[in-house]
Amino acid sequence: EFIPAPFRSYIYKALNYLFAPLFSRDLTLVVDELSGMTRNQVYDAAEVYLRTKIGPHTERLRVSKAPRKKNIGVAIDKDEEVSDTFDGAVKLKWRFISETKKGKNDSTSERRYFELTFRRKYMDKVISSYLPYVLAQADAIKAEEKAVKLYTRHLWMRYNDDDVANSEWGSVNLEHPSTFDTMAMDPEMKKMILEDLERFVRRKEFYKKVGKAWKRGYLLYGPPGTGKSSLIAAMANYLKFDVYDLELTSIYSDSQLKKVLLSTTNRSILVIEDIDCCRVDVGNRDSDSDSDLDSDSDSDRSRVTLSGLLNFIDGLWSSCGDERIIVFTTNHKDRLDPALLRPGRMDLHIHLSYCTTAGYRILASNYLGIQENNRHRLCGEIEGLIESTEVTPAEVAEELMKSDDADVALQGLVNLLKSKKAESKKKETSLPSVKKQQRHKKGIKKLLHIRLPWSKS
Ligand SMILES: Nc1ncnc2c1ncn2[C@@H]1O[C@H](COP(=O)(O)OP(=O)(O)OP(=O)(O)O)[C@@H](O)[C@H]1O
Ligand SMILES: [Mg+2]
Repeated sequence: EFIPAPFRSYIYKALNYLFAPLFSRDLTLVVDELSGMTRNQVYDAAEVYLRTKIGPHTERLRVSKAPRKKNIGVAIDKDEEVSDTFDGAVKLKWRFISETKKGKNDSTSERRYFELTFRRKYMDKVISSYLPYVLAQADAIKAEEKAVKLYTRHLWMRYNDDDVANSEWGSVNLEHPSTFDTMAMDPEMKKMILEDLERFVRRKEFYKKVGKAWKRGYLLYGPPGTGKSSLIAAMANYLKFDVYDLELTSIYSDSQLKKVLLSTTNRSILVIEDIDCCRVDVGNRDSDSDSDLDSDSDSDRSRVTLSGLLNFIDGLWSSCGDERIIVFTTNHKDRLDPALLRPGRMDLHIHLSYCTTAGYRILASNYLGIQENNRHRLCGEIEGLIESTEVTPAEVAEELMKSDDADVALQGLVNLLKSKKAESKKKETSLPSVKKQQRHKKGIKKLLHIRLPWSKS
């Protein structure tokens, strides 16, 4: 206020002159992959955007193609440059840089960033028009590509099918074919879930207005093989949200958990499978000793972890998360900490259960093309049996897959249902055998029919 305006601008110019390197009329912006602990959206956008800008002068490219993606992915390699022009006059150069640092005990950390260089005088234009343009372009490109990703994390190894390297999560494309159309479940429930999801994504302003974090929590429960993991994949495919599969057993401290959570992106689904037994060592989970899960000290520990985890996530997301969905799955709702079931904790409890007639019809249509107007002679019998037997959609699907010939497949299903019925008559009291249950116990990763390099045998 004390200095007249022309003077101010003079001083500014003088300072500028003194401090700007004499020869450089250029300015370089550094776009780091991470900003603090969260991902830098400008970086992510640049990565996507630059794929469309690779020109004749680029000498090294990274190429990749994921199994079900149509396109071959191309990205610039370390130290490569890409040029761009904006608004006719502004010439820009992007350079991708990746530096590896050796840390303590053999850990390596990598810093990845872009350098964006242009004439100094365009500074304002670049910041206020060009970068927003890059962000918007990237969004449009991503929407076009529509490959949903599955992120899994592991401490020491990283695996990327793709150009996007992420320091906390390894990613593969989520290639699970499950959609709401292929889900065998009660049509009413399906509709309800779809509407809930729709409402959720529509309600940005609402969440803002009431001052709540824009997130939604689902608890999926039911016996193994009833479609919990499939439903998650269906949700992801429907919303085009990425999936983060959080294995609590691989997390050893709060600060690490925080880091891991902060490195997830918006518009994503955070999945914690089998929360009733997530404290059990992963390696042992497939053993048959399912019966004595709850030794006191252990269940205490898991309780603290889960409730604490929820509070933690709530806090975190209310400050830096948008369009987040969190999904817990369990086979045993009764074993959960009541604190988790309290109203307001999980927005929706979804019970996935044994196959019903409606479910069977969907499966028969998907697997054998059987519709209402070309019913098979065995359908009547099967529907009768299904209503009176506890058979999971997974078991039904397995039978239907055994042959292309509807006669053979459906006869197989009849046999299965009959033997199940006889079995359950024999031992009225017994639960479905543990062995059978365990067969499906691999969570969403198994659904992908892939083996991640770090997954235990
Ligand atoms: N409701 C369903 N609709 C269609 N297919 C299903 C359904 N439930 C199960 N399946 C089939 O069975 C397979 C296993 O199901 P899924 O892994 O989704 O079960 P889950 O409930 O997650 O089991 P778990 O509790 O063992 O994790 C799926 O790949 C799918 O082919
Ligand atoms: Mg599952």
